[in-house]
This record gives sequence, structure tokens and C-alpha cells, in this order.
Amino acid sequence: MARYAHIKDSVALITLTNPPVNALSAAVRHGITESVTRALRDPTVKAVVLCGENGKFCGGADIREFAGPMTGPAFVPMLDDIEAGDKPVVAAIEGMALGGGLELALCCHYRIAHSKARLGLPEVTLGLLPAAGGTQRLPRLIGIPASLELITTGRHISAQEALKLGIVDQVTDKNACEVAVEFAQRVMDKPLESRRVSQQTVQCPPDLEALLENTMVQVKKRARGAIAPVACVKAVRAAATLPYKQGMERERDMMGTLFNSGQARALQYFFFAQRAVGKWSLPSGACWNNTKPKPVHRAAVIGLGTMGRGITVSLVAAGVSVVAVEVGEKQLQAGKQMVMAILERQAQKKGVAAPLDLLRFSNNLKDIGGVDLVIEAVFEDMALKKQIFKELSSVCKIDTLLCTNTSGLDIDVLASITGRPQQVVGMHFFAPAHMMKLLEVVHGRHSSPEAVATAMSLGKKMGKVSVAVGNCPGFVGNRMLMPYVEQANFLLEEGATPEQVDQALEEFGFAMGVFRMSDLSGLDVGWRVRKEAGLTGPSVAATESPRKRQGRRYGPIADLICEQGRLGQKTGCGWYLYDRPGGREAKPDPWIRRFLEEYRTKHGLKARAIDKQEILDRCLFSLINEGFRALEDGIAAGPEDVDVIYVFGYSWPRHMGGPMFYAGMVGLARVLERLEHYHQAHPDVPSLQPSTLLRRLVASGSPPVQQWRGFIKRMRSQL
Ligand SMILES: CC(C)(COP(=O)(O)OP(=O)(O)OC[C@H]1O[C@@H](n2cnc3c(N)ncnc32)[C@H](O)[C@@H]1OP(=O)(O)O)[C@@H](O)C(=O)NCCC(=O)NCCSC(=O)C[C@@H](O)CCCCCCCCCCCCC(=O)O
Repeated sequence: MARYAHIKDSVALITLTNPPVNALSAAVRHGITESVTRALRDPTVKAVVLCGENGKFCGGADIREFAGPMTGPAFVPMLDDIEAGDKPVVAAIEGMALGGGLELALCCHYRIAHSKARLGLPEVTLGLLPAAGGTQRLPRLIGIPASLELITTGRHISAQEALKLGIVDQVTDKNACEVAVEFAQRVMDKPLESRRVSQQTVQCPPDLEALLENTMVQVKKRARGAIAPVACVKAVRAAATLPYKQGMERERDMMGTLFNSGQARALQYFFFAQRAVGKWSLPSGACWNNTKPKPVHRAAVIGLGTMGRGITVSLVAAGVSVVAVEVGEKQLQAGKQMVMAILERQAQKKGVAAPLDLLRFSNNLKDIGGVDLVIEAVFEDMALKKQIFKELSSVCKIDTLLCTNTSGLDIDVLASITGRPQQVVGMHFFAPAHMMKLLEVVHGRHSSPEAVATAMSLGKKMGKVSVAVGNCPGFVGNRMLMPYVEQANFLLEEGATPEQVDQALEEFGFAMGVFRMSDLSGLDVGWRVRKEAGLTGPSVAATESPRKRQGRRYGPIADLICEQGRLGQKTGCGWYLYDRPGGREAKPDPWIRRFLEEYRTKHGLKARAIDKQEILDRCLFSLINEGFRALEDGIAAGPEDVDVIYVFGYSWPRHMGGPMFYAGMVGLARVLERLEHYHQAHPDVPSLQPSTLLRRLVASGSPPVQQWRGFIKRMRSQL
């Protein structure tokens, strides 16, 4: 796990060998300890170079080991011994030095980085802090302000930035290992005292207290209840105010708390969940490693509204040449201006030229004949989309992939309009599409594995986290959102206010509560969907009770609000009041309060006090229940898919792992019991009826979320 070689007469070369990222597993730590001891004892060795196999220095501690009891050499004494040794140790950083990997480099006396290497202390993203001396050594090396920023965000930086900050001593375009060996030969006789970072004093800025306090306020605001960023600030404070040894004690104590926390478990689960969703598979057995994607060099985007603009920007930014089509001249010009402005802003930030040569605008569908892939992003109207797909199948070359950005309409219906249903897939982006990381790739009944592979790989190229999902109304994300929104509406009928519901959800960790989110995206979006579904509008029979649809409870409040022209931020009022149309600051609206009182009186409803727990239980558990149903139906392949969708697409707090992980944390039996309780109280609300999968999991002793895929497979094969 660490290879030892004696080279150039006087240099010991120690290579970490634990593919794919040379993580510091117990075996690797054994290897390092043994090799360093050997080098320090060998009188013919005058200097040591530490590097990683396959051009990767080290990706940090082995995260998988955190799930069980830690064995093997402890990190801190191992690193302290390297630093205290009497022979210079040079870290040759290629690929990455992250987390424990960077901490390993920080205890070396010199650091040489390859120009393409990335460095960082991302422990905070795993619910931890850099507990192998990172919080104490980094501030001594680069000062408090830069350390605070790097440790609390977990940001990866380039070798060039690391050089500027003083983290590395040299950056090279050559083989970093060879450069480090030459470097080691030059410094082998130099004194080491000044090179031991732990022995240096921390340079504190004069306004230290204000800086720490200010950072704490910012971090708490961003953290939405996450505890690790707060601990990171406290650990850096310890570096600034305490001697090294005491600082290390603070670091260890805080790590002890974080290490065993539910948040750390959730974030570490989520790290692997993100990687698991890339390994997609279809019911046919086709999957990520047996299907080759087609290259996409030229694409077309149809429709230059909010979605089309964001998709165009993302494609161009990924190096794909795009023809953006919009039929109306006014919309075309407005879209063109916006797309170019965003691309120019992005390029300015990076200090490069905007790739405008990749971009063409047209008002004629015939201009897209030669593209490899089309993404339709017009208004959410089935008739319009059908007409476009019909045209696309006649103007596009025979092997062009036809994709739709629908947020929930039936992919199979669109595919059936074309003469090439196997080449139709959904690419459901989230607004704003150039910022949001999530992409649902929807496979229809006829979608070919190659079409799915191409959309998945294009999504990755565009910097998205692509999740393959099945075809059903709302796919995974919006399907689960329906019962969540429905419960929030019912809570208003029963006595809650929008701000009370939102406050409970925001305290839970959502960036925005359901009503503020709805105001932001526009209340007309859901209104249109409900009209299409025949739940409201002229298709509803006059004899139908306003609070019942097809024998089920229905909450018409959102429809009534829309009928008043209150469509959210864009109209200056929705569930909240804004200072102007397009305003952002939501204020409670006395009009809504009055409206709700009158509504309840009209329908003979008596308002009751509703507590935070009931709000959370009903909104979250109904959403989770639908997640179980999506798993049961095979629409989502595994709980990781659902969780990644919710964290990246719907701002579910990452430190809660995602809805399915959260259900496991709360206890599946409790989720089941609460759903049963609320379903008994509201028998006319089917979304509260516990799903079969949830019942079966509970009956099987509530296995951990990591085992659900196997369980679901077995459950399906027994049906
Ligand atoms: C490294 C990457 C940037 C590479 O990205 P890339 O896109 O190229 O590849 P993938 O992301 O797909 O990864 C490939 C493959 O590798 C797996 N993997 C990656 N990194 C790790 C890792 N660190 N450990 C394990 N496995 C890893 C990944 O899962 C993929 O495999 P798969 O099968 O899933 O496809 C990118 O991967 C990346 O960003 N990695 C994570 C980097 C990171 O976050 N590093 C920090 C790790 S945490 C750490 O280092 C902590 C240190 O500070 C040490 C602290 C010492 C703590 C000691 C414990 C003390 C306990 C005290 C408490 C006890 C209290 C008590 O109970 O008494």
C-alpha cells in the first residue's frame, strides 16, 4: 500500500498505492509509517519524497472506513512523526491532495505541485473537519482569512492558487515526482526548523475577533443547520488563539462530536450516492458500462424562454455548438441578448473570451437539420410539443436524438409522434438551467440504451448531475412534490398560514419553504398542470364539490389565488406580498390571511392550532411515501437516485442526506406509524396511505438504506 524505493543514492521515494485515489486506508497508513521509519533509520538516505501512484497524490482518508471502527495507525501521530523527523520530506503533488491528503502534504517540509493538481480540505462537505492537523497547520502556513475560507467551504483550488497562497513551494508542468527528487537533493542538508509548519506562529489580522464573528454569522446563514461549518470556524479560532498542542486538542474534541453525528453519516452517504447515480441501468439490463454514448458536437435548442436560454448557455459553455430556435422575432431577440449576456459574464469571471462562435440563432426549424441532438424547451403544452416533435422528425437527420425538457408530460406520447421513438428521451433541466446541477434523464418505453447513455453523458459534460428515471407524470422529482404541496395546501385549509408552513420547512433546512418557492417559480405553473389534469378549470363539472375530485379531498385554494391574478413574485403578490412585480422580499400579506378566514368560513372549516411537528410530518412523510412508490414502480432505480434529485433539484438539506436517507434516520417504523395515523385522520387523501414498499421494509426489520436496492430487486422478482 506504500512502495519504497531507494534512488539516486540518497533519496527514499515512497509511493502511495491504493487506487483509484490513493486514499489513506489503514493499510496505506501502515505502509507510510513503515516506509518513513525505514527512511529515517537508513543512514544512506538523506531526503524523502512522498508521491502517489498513477499521477494522483492522495484523495484523503478512506471515507468508507468511517462507517466502522477505525483501525490502523492513527493519523495525527503519523503526521507529527514525519514533520518531526530529521530528514527533509518533499511532497510531490500530482492529480489531487485533498483532505487527509493535503494534511499529509502539510506535515512534509516542502511541497511541489503539478500545474494541473487540485488541492483542498473538503472535510466540511462530509460533515467533518480536517482533523489530522489541517485546522492548525493551514492557518500557520497561509494565515487566518484564507484558511477560514478554504476550511469552511471545502473548496478545491488550483496549484497556481495554492502557490499564491503559500500552500506549495513550487508548481511545475513536468513530472512532479522527478522535480521533487531533484529538489530533495538540493535541500537535503538545509536546516528544517523553519520548515515545520506546526512550529510556526500564526499571523493574525488586527481585526481577528471581528473577522471570526463575521465569518461565523455568514457560515451559520449558509449552513442551514449544518454543524460542521460552525465547528470549522471554532477550530480555526483555536489555531488563532491557542498554542499548537491545545489547538490540536480542540480539533480532536470537535472531530469526536462530528464523527459520530447523523449529519456526517448523511453527508458521507450522499458522497457515494452522487457516484452511484452515474452507474445507471435500465430494466432491459443495458447500463452505463455496456452502452456507448454517441458524441454530440452540434445541438439545437427549441424555445428561448427561461429554460431554453439556460440550456443553451450550458451547452455552449460545455463546448457544444448550438442553434437556438425561437419563432417569434421579439422573443428571439430577447433570448439572444440574455444568452449572450450570461455567456459574456461567465467568460469575464474566468478571464477568457466568451465562446460566442459556437452560437447561432434562428427563427426557422429547418436550420437544425444537421445537428446530433435537439432539446425542445417550449411552453409546457402537450399539443404544442406534439406539433414540434412531428416537425423535428421530418427536418432532423435520421440519427438525431430528440429530447424534451418537459417537467412531467408523457415521453411515450411524444415519441409516438415521431418515426424514431427509440431516439426520444427526456432531458428535464431545472430552472435556471445554467445554474442548477440536476438533470433528470427520462427513458420512455422505446428509448434506446444509446439514447439514454448519450443524454447522461451530455449532462455530465454540461456539469450536471444526471439521474436516469422512468416515465410517469412528474417523473421522480415533481411526482414527489405533488403530495408535499398538497399537504401544505390542506394545512392552510385547517388553520395554518403560508409563513408558518414555510418557517417549519426552512428551519428543517430547505432553502425556501413550499409557498415562497411557489411564488418564485410562478403559481401559474402548477395551475396549468392542474387544468391539464382536469382538476380545475372549465372541464370540471359544475356539480362537482370544490373540495373533492374523483372522490378524493382536493384543496382549491391555489386555484382561487391564481384566479385573483396573484401569480407570485412576477405579479408582485402570490402567497406573499412583494414591493413590486419581480420583487424578491416576501412579506406576509394581510389579504391572504383574510382570504383564508373567509374561505374556511365559507366551507364550514374551523381553524385549529397546527404545530411545527405536524407540518413537517405531513409534508415530508407524504413526499417520502411517494418516493417509496417511485422505487416500487421502478421509476427511480434506487434511494440514492431519489436523494440526489431532491438535494440538487429541490434544495433538500444535504446534511439530511435526502428524503429516503432521512426516512431511515428517523426510523422507517416511525414514518409508517405517522403515515398510518394521518391517513386514518384523512382517509380521503390517498397520498397518506403507506406504500407497500415502506410496509415491507418495516416488516423486514428496516434494513439500512444501502441495502434497499437489493431488497427492491428481490421484492420485484417475487411478484
Ligand atoms: C478525489 C476526487 C476529486 C476524484 O474525482 P473523480 O471524479 O476523478 O472520481 P470519483 O469521484 O468518481 O472517485 C473515484 C472513485 O474513488 C472513490 N473515492 C474517492 N475519494 C475517496 C476517498 N477519500 N475515500 C474512499 N473512496 C474514495 C469514489 O467513491 C469512486 O469510487 P466509486 O466506487 O464510488 O465509483 C473525488 O473522488 C473526491 O472529491 N473525493 C473525496 C475527497 C475528500 O473528500 N477527501 C477528504 C476525505 S475525509 C479526510 O480526509 C479526513 C482527514 O481530515 C483525516 C482526519 C483524521 C480522522 C481520523 C478519524 C478520527 C476519529 C475520531 C473520532 C472517534 C470518536 C470516537 O468514536 O471515539
